[in-house]
Amino acid sequence: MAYSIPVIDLQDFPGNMKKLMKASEEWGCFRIVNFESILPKSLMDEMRAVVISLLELPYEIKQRNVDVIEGSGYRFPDRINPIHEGFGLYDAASSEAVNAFCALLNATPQQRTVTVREIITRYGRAVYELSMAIGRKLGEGLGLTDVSFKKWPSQFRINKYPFTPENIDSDGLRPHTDNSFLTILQEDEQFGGLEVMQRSGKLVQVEPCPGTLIINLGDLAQVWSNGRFYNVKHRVSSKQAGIRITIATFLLGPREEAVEAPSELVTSDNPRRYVPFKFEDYWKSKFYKCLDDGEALNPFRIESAEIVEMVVVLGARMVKMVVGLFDDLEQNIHLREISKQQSPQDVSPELFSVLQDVKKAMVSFQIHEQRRDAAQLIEVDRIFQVFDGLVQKASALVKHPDCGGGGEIGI
Ligand SMILES: O=C(O)CCC(=O)C(=O)O
Ligand SMILES: [Fe+2]
Repeated sequence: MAYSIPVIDLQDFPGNMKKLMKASEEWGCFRIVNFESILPKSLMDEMRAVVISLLELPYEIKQRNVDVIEGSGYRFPDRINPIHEGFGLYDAASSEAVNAFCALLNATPQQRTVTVREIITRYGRAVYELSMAIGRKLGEGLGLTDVSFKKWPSQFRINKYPFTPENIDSDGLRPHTDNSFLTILQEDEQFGGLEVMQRSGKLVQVEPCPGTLIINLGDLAQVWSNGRFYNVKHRVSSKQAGIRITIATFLLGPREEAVEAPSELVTSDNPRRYVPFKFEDYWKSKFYKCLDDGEALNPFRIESAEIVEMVVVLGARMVKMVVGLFDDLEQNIHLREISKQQSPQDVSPELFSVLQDVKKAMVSFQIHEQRRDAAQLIEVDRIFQVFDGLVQKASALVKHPDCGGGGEIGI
């Protein structure tokens, strides 16, 4: 078997614990073996057959697999990921969600549909149990005893990549980190194409290894471990003509509770790196702004949150000061015009409102510039300059390039 990434034997613990920690910190991904007591190979094969049959459904039926959360449903190849098609099933361990998914795709004869439902249900539960077991081991490796991810839902993404001689070396999925805590990937047994980037920056090709599974650690693992676990950047690239099919199961963040590192992992040597956040806020930020490479975490970095807060506080103070200096304002029309401006989609409303206030203060300042004492003006000008620098820094942290509105596919 060709192993290019670390291999973890799930039956050999604590023997494999050191290896698991090293793989999680340096690679953010590893292959697991000896998990059949939870997810038998026969069930993996059955699920693969089901997935192939779903992908053969007509387009009109497939598109009934609508989003339950943003980006969770059917995806047809698009401008961003032109050689990728996918189904999604949010909350894959729940039989209600599986039933709803199957009912929408109810295009096959009754007998077959029942079998499909049963196999997806069994696979969803087994793979969820596996993610709980791996999550527990990751917690133990960090010295935590009673870790549970039970309230963290999971999601399937069924990926199909039609690789042809014409698209060799093109991206099936562009480089990204996963939105998950961890992802369990059942590879195509024949066609490779997955490439992972080690923390050191080295790019490694992952060859198929039938009967094993790949685990990728996502953005939430980086946050939850307070920076210890690496959210692996990866992509799928076309290497050889053929239909490549993979099944990814993502362990997502909790619905209600905040995502945050347990207090035991926050020390004076390693202070908290991210403010606690709702998974939903992170998910929307990632999906709507097409942030692939862990950048969706930027607004939640403690450092970013502090800068944005500083800008807001300083901006408010500055406005007060300048308006106080020039209280005989005669340019209300200008100010009203500024108030009417709409926040662009890619700028946070909070930051935009501060920018509007500062703009108003600038207008007041400019109009009265002639009338005031020069020394006072120089001081105000200096403050504006400092503030401008801060705003630029904060904008770079919370504002993101437009990606054409499509959103990322591969979670
Ligand atoms: O298909 C693969 O090998 C990887 C899939 C993936 O990265 C994803 O769905 O996020
Ligand atoms: Fe991925």
